[in-house]
Amino acid sequence: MLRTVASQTSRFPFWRLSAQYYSTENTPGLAERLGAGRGKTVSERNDPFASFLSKSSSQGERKSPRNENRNKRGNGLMSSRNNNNQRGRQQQQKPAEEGQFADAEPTKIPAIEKKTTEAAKEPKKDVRNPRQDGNRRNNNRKPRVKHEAVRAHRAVSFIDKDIDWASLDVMPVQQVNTQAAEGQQQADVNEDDYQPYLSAGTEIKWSDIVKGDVVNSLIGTCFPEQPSLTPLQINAAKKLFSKQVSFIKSISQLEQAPELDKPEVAFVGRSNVGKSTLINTLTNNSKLVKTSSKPGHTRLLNFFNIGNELTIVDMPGYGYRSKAEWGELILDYLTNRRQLKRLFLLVDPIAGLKETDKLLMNQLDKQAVSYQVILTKRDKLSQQEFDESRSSIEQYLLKHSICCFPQLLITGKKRKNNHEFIEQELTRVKWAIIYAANKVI
Ligand SMILES: Nc1nc2c(ncn2[C@@H]2O[C@H](COP(=O)(O)OP(=O)(O)OP(=O)(O)O)[C@@H](O)[C@H]2O)c(=O)[nH]1
Ligand SMILES: [Mg+2]
Repeated sequence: MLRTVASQTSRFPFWRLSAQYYSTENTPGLAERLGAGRGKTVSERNDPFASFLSKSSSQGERKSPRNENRNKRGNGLMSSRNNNNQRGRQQQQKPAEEGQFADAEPTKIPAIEKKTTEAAKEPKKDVRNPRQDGNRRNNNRKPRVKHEAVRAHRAVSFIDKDIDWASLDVMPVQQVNTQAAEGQQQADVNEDDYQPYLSAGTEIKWSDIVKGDVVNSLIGTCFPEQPSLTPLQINAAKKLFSKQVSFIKSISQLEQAPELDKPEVAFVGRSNVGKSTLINTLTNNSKLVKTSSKPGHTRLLNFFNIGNELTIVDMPGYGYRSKAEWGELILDYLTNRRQLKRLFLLVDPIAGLKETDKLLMNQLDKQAVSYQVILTKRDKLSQQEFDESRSSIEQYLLKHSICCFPQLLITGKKRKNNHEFIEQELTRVKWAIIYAANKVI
C-alpha cells in the first residue's frame, strides 16, 4: 500500500486516478450502489447503511480539497456524524431487539455482560430534549478530539508496521510531478489533479520521519507475489488459533464495548459474505458464532478472546437486509476503537466489489484504518472465474485505496479437490491476524 512512487509511475498513472477517486461525477444510481449481488435490485430502505455511508461520503467529496472549509470539517464522516440532528434521529432507533444477543453461544455470556444487555433494553431518553434530566447538558455528542486522537494513533501504527522501510527509495513530490508529466505525452496533468491525492496523505497525522512531501510520494498500492510463510510463521499461526477461544461480549452500542488491553482485529463486509463462518473456521469451532444462509443474521458486534492474546470482532453485515443502526454501530467502532489494529474486509468474489464496499473503503482511507481484503467462498468459483474477479478487485484497489494492505487473502469451504489449498490460505489469514496484532515472533 505504501511504497515508492519510482516503481509505481511506470505501472499506474495514479496521479490521474486520484482525481477520479474524489470525483463525484457519474455517481451511480442508488440501486446499483446498493446492489445485492446477482440480478437483484434493492431499494434504499433495504440498505439504510449504504445511504448513510453514501451521504457521509458525498458530503466529504463534494467540496473541493482546496475549499477553506476543509479544515473545519476534517472529513465527511465526522462532520455528518457529529451533526446533532442526524445523530439524534439515529439514536431514536429501536432499542436492541430481544434475541439479538443470540449471535454467539448464549451459555458463554458472562454474568457481568447480562447487566449490559439489560441496560441495552432500557428505553432510550429523548435526545431531542437534552435538558430533560435535571438540566444536565446532552452529552450524546462525542467529543471530536477523540476521533482525532484515534486517527493519529492509527496513522502512526499503520506507518510503523506496514511499510518496508528498507525497500523505499523516496522521491520528492516535485520529481514525481515531473515524471508523471513526462510519462503522459498528452500531458493533461495539472496541479489540481494532485491535490486530492496529496490531501489524502496530509489529512492524517504522519509520524515525523515521513512528514511533508515525502509522504505524498509514498502513497500507492501494490499486490506483490505472496511470499511463502516460513515454518516459524506457520507454527505461530497454528499455535495461537489452537488456544482457547471464548466469547466475551455482544454490544449494540460502542459505549458497551469491553475495555480490553489486547490488540483487536475485526471482520466487516456485506451481509452473507461469510464473516461469522470465517471466525468459526479459524477457531475450528463451528458453534462459536451462529451463521445462516439468510443475510442479516449477525446483528451485534461480537467480541471473542483468542488465547488471551488478541480479540476478534464479528460485525453485522451491510447491504441487503441491513439496518441503519448497524451502520451507526460499525462506523462508530471503526472510528473510535483504539484497540483496532486491522480491519479485515470480506468480499464475495461472485458479487465483486459493490458500491457500499467502495464507500466504506473511502471512509477507511480517510480514517487511516489499515485494512486487508479477504476474498471468501473460493470453493464456489472455477479458477478462471476467480482469477477474473480477483483481478478486477485488485485493479480497483490499486487505483483507489490508500490504507489497503497489499495482499489479498482467500478463504473458502474445504472440498475434496481444494483441501490443501484452503488450509494453506487459512494459515495465511491466521498469520495476517497475528502480524496485524503485532504479535510478530
Ligand atoms: N460455499 C461457501 N459458503 C460459505 C462460505 N463462507 C460462508 N458461507 C455460507 O454463507 C452463508 C453466510 O455465512 P455467514 O458466515 O453467516 O455470513 P455473514 O457475513 O456472517 O452474514 P451476516 O451475519 O448476515 O452479515 C452461510 O450459509 C455459510 O455457510 C464459503 O467460504 N464457501
Ligand atoms: Mg454473521
